[in-house]
Amino acid sequence: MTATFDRRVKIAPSILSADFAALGPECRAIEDQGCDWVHVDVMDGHFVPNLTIGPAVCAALRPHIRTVMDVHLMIAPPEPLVDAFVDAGADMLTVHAEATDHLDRLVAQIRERGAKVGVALNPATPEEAVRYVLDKIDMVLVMSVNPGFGGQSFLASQVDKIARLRALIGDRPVHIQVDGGISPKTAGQVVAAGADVLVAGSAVFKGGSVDQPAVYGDNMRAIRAACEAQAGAA
Ligand SMILES: O=C(CO)[C@H](O)[C@H](O)COP(=O)(O)O
Ligand SMILES: [Fe+2]
Repeated sequence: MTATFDRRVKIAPSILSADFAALGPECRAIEDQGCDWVHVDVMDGHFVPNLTIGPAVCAALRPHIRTVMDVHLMIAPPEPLVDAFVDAGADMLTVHAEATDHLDRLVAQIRERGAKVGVALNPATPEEAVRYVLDKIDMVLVMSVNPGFGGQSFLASQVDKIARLRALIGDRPVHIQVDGGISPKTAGQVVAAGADVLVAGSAVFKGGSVDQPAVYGDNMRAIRAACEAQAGAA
């Protein structure tokens, strides 16, 4: 992480759509092709109806990630596993507001361990849920699908939420990340509304592989071009 706040659009491919048998090479491939962060989806089969990876896999991936290891925890309760994910090398650790009764305490727990803190909001959770922790966090993650799976359709209802959240954040150095259904079709509108970190799984990995990594670069360039086109049209 850089010391200064970076407001440029950043692409964080979700390795949920990568080849799980080759996660290390996949992380190196997307970084070589120009991604900004690497997004790791942790699902517990309880908070969300899917089961993915844990701290041991994050620790194994750490040497393969030179940029930001961005860990999205979809687990309840998150508190008992915070230390394990920080020890595994998470630079940004994002917890769901819906997964805890004590968000302020959880934010402090993560910060005390030295990681950056993100708070995620499910599609039905209003932006007000983060109002009283905005001075203590580094990022708000707006879920633009119901969490649990890659490849779902973008929920357009979240665009207004992003704009309201940007107004609520004001001049604080807090990123807005959007996760779910981001593609060249949807990226421009979320950036125009105020998002600066775009998570994209299927839209980055589709058609490529570790043997054909240039496709990942093409897919990311298409997302960036859509954002620039929207900015130029505004
Ligand atoms: O957190 C997630 C799902 O809960 C994933 O990050 C997200 O779904 C990315 O996948 P896609 O871009 O294919 O929608
Ligand atoms: Fe995610």
